[in-house]
Amino acid sequence: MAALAVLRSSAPARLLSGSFSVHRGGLASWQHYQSRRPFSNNKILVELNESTGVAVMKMKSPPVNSLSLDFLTEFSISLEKLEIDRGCRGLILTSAFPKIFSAGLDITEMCGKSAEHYAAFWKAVQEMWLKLYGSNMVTIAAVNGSSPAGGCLMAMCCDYRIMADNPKFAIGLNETQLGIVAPFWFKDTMINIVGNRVTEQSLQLGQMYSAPEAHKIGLVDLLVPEDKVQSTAAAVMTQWLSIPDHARQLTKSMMRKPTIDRLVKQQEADINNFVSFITRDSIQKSLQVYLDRLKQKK
Ligand SMILES: CCCCCCCCCCC/C=C/C(=O)SCCNC(=O)CCNC(=O)[C@H](O)C(C)(C)COP(=O)(O)OP(=O)(O)OC[C@H]1O[C@@H](n2cnc3c(N)ncnc32)[C@H](O)[C@@H]1OP(=O)(O)O
Repeated sequence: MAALAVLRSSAPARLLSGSFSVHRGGLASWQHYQSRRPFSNNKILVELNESTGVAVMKMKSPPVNSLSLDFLTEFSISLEKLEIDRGCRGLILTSAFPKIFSAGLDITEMCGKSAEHYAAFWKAVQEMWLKLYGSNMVTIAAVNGSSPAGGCLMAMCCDYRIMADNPKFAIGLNETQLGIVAPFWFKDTMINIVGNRVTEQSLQLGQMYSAPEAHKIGLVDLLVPEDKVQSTAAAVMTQWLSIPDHARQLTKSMMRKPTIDRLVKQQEADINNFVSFITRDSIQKSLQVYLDRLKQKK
């Protein structure tokens, strides 16, 4: 959080526009942030409304917005651009696809790859979490579909979660169902929202909650009809933006800094831990079985 606060206060918006090709139009128009990265297929669509200072970030990586290394890299770059843009005060995170917010970490990134690949992948997951959980912007997740594991983590990083009121949509940290373990910072993020007891049970069982259940335990803040998710997110954003930025940001930092610092202090160790865990034969087997089942379910 502190790092982001420094970025925000030291980088003028003019520099951002020059460096990253941000094109500004009239007051009522939407801005499109174009990524210059050669490997980017534009898995993330960002639209910043200059008049409201609110950006909508739509995840658009078919078929299910799984969080691949490329996706995570593009996500973090897009987020950083918004973070240092003084014209942007709020972010609505949502999916371009109906029914799926995000399928979580891309399982194929954790299967049959080299230790170097796993380390780079895990670093990208950490960076996504550090940037989103530590954002100075008001962040609202407009959860318009299912959101297991890493997808749930993304939503939990936001300040407020609005979910489509459809019992078929599910959200939760289901890692144990894959035979893997949610790391301590996933766990801490959940504890900060629903408390220790609910988190312990959820994590042990790898529990996925339907939208109404998630609302009941406080994992999501508001349920609205599917076609009202975006408009409600915009309305809630207006309320949050009525609070002076400096006071809200300091309060957010006060609440989240201890959780963030815990990972920052042991980022390398956490990567090593992940690599040695994921390269175990038994874990590779579990993930492969899970992936095969996913592919066979049709
Ligand atoms: C001692 C402690 C040490 C700790 C060290 C750390 C340990 C590791 C921690 C790792 C943390 C992991 C976090 C994760 O996020 S793991 C991913 C969990 N995600 C899931 O379980 C979701 C699985 N997917 C689904 O449930 C459904 O696909 C979904 C509900 C999202 C959508 O259903 P739908 O019916 O619409 O679509 P399909 O199931 O047909 O899927 C379409 C294709 O997409 C593929 N797919 C789906 N999800 C993933 C994924 N997460 N990764 C990769 N690919 C995915 C699916 O196989 C289909 O592919 P095909 O079209 O080729 O068949």
